[in-house]
Amino acid sequence: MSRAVLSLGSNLGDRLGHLQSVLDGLGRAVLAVSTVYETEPWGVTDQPDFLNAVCIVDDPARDHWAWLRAGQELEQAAGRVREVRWGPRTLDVDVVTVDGVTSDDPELLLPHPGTPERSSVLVPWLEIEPEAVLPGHGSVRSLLMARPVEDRDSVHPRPDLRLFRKG
Ligand SMILES: Nc1ncnc2c1ncn2[C@@H]1O[C@H](COP(=O)(O)OP(=O)(O)OP(=O)(O)O)[C@@H](O)[C@H]1O
Ligand SMILES: Nc1nc2c(c(=O)[nH]1)N=C(CO)CN2
Repeated sequence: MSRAVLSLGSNLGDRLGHLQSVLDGLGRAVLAVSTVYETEPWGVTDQPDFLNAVCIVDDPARDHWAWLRAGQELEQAAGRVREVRWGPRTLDVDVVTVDGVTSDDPELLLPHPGTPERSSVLVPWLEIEPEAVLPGHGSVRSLLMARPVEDRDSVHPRPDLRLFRKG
């Protein structure tokens, strides 16, 4: 069994459609999906706002590498072009954590090292898994509480935008 937490982001083109393409692509493996959040960009701040969401997936046939590959294939299908680090993209799928797996391979760092500083991941993750723990870092709730208030406040729920699980 391989349960994973995936972070989804888009700030180019049909942003909601790109997030939905992940749920369509992963089908019955998706156990839960968060509300969609409109988030102010971090890293490179001079770019359009992102839509972000988090989903929890489980598939006995997939290991951590298979989750990475699945995410990359979905990014390709959304027409993603790799240009600027932290720059605009049609779709970004990050593997946040995979149960029982840590990795220091640069191709697949687990847990994803950016997570403790990213309210755009912590807020939606906490919503769907209130007792979540980021291995090596403590509870997601405490990580979020440690973020500056202006950072937490840059993550805005968009209940008018809905994602649907298939299957
Ligand atoms: N946990 C992970 N999830 C997704 N990609 C990862 C992970 N760990 C390492 N990578 C590697 O990161 C590389 C660059 O990914 P990407 O272009 O999405 O980075 P980014 O989104 O700009 O920055 P960040 O990784 O900080 O979110 C990929 O080639 C991938 O192999
Ligand atoms: N708010 C927000 N900002 C970002 C995001 C993202 O998903 N959300 N992804 C980036 C590239 O990894 C760079 N900046």
